[in-house]
Amino acid sequence: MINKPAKTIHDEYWHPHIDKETYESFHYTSLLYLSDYNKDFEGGRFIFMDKNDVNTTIEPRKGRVSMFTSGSENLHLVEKVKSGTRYALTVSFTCDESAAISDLYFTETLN
Ligand SMILES: O=C(O)CCC(=O)C(=O)O
Ligand SMILES: [Fe+2]
Repeated sequence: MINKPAKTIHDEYWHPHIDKETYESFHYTSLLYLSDYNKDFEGGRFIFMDKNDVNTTIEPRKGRVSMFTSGSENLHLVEKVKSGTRYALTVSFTCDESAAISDLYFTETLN
């Protein structure tokens, strides 16, 4: 794993964004957290920017999974990490067959 400075606006995770605008094929975004907020790192909470100005905050914790639709209904940002190292694994799901990764098992078994 590498730690490099952000090159594009999309690498700058602390801006409010919509995943589907960044990655067109995304329909569902899931996140698996691999480190603990306030133990392994400071800052780095995930924040949904709710329309009524009441934000919803997720504190990353090892093994915690978050899943949400990737459209404008789920505008979000991640606070800048102030110290330590934060690990999160993004797993996306698509309903677009042309963007899907082929699954050899299903391809061979069902066809
Ligand atoms: O690491 C996270 O909690 C979310 C990152 C994110 O919003 C993204 O990669 O689009
Ligand atoms: Fe995102």
